[in-house]
Amino acid sequence: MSPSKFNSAENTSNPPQENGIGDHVSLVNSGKAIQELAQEPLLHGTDDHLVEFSETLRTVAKTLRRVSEGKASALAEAAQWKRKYELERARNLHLERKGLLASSTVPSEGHHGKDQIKASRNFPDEYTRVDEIAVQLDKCCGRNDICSHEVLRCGSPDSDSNTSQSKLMKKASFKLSWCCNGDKSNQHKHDIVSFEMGDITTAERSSKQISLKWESPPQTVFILMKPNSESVKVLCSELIRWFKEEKRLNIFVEPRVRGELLSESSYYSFVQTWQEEKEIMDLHTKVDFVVTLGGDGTVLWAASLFKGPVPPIVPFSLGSLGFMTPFCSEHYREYLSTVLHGPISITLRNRLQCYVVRDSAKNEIDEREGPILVLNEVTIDRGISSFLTNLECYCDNIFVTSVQGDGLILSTTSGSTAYSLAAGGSMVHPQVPGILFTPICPHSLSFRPLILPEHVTIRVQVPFNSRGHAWASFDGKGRKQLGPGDALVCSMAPWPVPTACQSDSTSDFLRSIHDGLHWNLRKMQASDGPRET
Ligand SMILES: NC(=O)c1ccc[n+]([C@@H]2O[C@H](COP(=O)([O-])OP(=O)(O)OC[C@H]3O[C@@H](n4cnc5c(N)ncnc54)[C@H](O)[C@@H]3O)[C@@H](O)[C@H]2O)c1
Ligand SMILES: Nc1ncnc2c1ncn2[C@@H]1O[C@H](COP(=O)(O)OP(=O)(O)OP(=O)(O)O)[C@@H](O)[C@H]1O
Repeated sequence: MSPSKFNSAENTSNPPQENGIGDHVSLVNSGKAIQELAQEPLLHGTDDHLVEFSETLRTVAKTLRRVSEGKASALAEAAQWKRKYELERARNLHLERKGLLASSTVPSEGHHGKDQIKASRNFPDEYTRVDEIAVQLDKCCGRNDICSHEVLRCGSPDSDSNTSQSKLMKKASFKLSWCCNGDKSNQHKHDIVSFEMGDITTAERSSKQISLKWESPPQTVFILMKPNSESVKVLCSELIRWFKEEKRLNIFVEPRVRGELLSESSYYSFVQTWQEEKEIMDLHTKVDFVVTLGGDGTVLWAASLFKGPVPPIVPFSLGSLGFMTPFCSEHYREYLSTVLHGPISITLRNRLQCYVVRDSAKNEIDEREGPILVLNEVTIDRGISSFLTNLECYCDNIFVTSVQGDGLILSTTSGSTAYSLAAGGSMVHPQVPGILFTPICPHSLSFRPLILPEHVTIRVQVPFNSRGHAWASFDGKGRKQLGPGDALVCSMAPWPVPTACQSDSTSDFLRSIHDGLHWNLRKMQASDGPRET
C-alpha cells in the first residue's frame, strides 16, 4: 500500500468545507480514493499484523465511502427541495401581485390604487419569468403534491411581499359577550373579553376581593339577635347604648326585641321598629348596615328578611359553629369602628330564588307571589313519607337525571359547607359562582354531586306516577308540600347578601373550615423512622 493512498483515505476524515460546492468536490475526490483503496487486493505476506492492519483499513474505507455516498445523495435531495421551494414562492408572488394589480385598477380605491398601479409597472419581465416557473411548478410539485402552499407562504422571508401576505393571512375578527337566554334586546350584553389579534383573554374576573368604601357616613343600623339567649340579650343592650351614645346612629330592631328592651327600661324608646309586615319591604331603603348577634342561623334569618337588595351584614359570632360569622363579640367596639370608617372587605354571597309551580297552574310561574330567596339551600326531600322520592330534574329544560333516594339539595356556594356538605357535596369558596346539585342518600352507586354554572335554571318535578309527595324547605325552614305534577324552579337571584369579612373572603373561608370543621386535621408524622434510599 502506497503512503499517498493512506493520505487520501485520511483526508476523507477531515472536516468538510463550509461551502456546499467545495464540500461536494472534496467528497467526490475522497470518494474516489476510498473506492481505490477498497478495491486494493488484500496483502499476502508473512507478517500477520500487516494483514490485520490492512483489513481494518479496508473496513474503515468502506464505511467512509458509504458516508460520502449518503452525504452526496442528501445534498442532491436538498438542492431539489430548494428548487421546488423557490418555484412555489415565485408562483405565490405571481398570484398575489396579480390580485393586487386587479384591485388597483378599481378607480374607487383612491391614492393607494395609484401607487399599486405604479408599482405594477415593474412587473412584466418578472411576470414572464414567474409564468414560466409556474408551468414548471405545475409539472413538479403540482402533480406530485409535495408543496404546502400555506407552509411555504408563512416561511417566506421576502419582505416585499410581507404586506400583501399579511393582508391575505389576517385572522377573522370576532367578539365575545354575555348573552341571556331568551333576552332578545341587547340590554344585558356587554363584552367579556379583550380582543387583540384574535387572542382571547379574560377582561375581568368575577371572584375578585370586593371592598366596600362609604361615600357618606352610615347613619342607621339594624341589629338582629337570635332569640332565647340571655348573653345575646345583654350584648344587644350594650351595643345599642354604644351606637347611640358614641356613634350617634339611628337604631332599628325587630318588634319582639323592642318589646323586650322596653320591658327592661324606657331608655330604649328611641329604638325604632316596624308595625306591619309589609314595612319590611322598605327596610333596605332605611338601613345602612345590619349587625347580627348569633350563629349562622341568625345570618340566614337576617338575609330572609330582605326580599330584594340586602344592606351589608356584619355578623358577630355567638353560636357554636359560625361559618358566616367571623367577628368575635368581645372586640365589637374595635370591629364596628373599622366598619363605620371603612373601607372593608366583603363577601358577596349569592342567593337562589325559588318558585313552587303547582300542576294546577299549568306550569306558569306566579310572579305575583314573589320568589323564596335562600342563602344556603333549597332541599326537596321525602319528608315523613317512607317512600323513595322520585324527582325529575331539568337544567335549562335539558333533562339531567331522576333522583331516586331521600331527596336533592340545590345549594349556593355559601351553603356548600352546610347540609350539602353533610350529603357529600364539595366545599366551595363562597365567591365561586355556581349552584351545587347534591343528592341525599341516592339509591345508586354512581350518583356523584354536580356543580352547575350560576346562569342555569333548574327545575325539579315530582312525576305524575310518583308514589308519594315531596317536601321543599328553604334554608331549613318554611316547608312546602309538592304533589305529583308540582315542580320547584330555581335560579340565581339578582340580590346577593354582602357580608363583612374579618380579613378577606378567602382567609375567612379557610379559617372557618379549619376552625369550624377541623378540615384535614391530622397529627404530623414524625420525621424519624424509615427513609427512602
Ligand atoms: N344534616 C345536616 O348537616 C343539616 C340538616 C338540616 C339542616 N342543615 C343546615 O342547617 C341550616 C339552617 O341552619 P339553622 O342555624 O337555621 O339551623 P340549626 O339551628 O339546625 O343549625 C344547623 C347547623 O348548620 C350550621 N350552618 C348553617 N349555615 C351554615 C353554613 N352556611 N355553613 C356551615 N354551617 C352552617 C349552623 O351553624 C348550625 O350549626 C340549613 O340551611 C341547612 O344547611 C344541616
Ligand atoms: N331574629 C331571629 N328571629 C327568629 N329566629 C331566629 C332569629 N335569629 C336566629 N333565629 C333562628 O334561631 C336558630 C338558631 O340560631 P343560630 O344558628 O344563630 O344560633 P345557634 O343555633 O346558637 O348557633 P349555631 O348554629 O352556630 O350553634 C336558627 O334556626 C335561626 O333561624
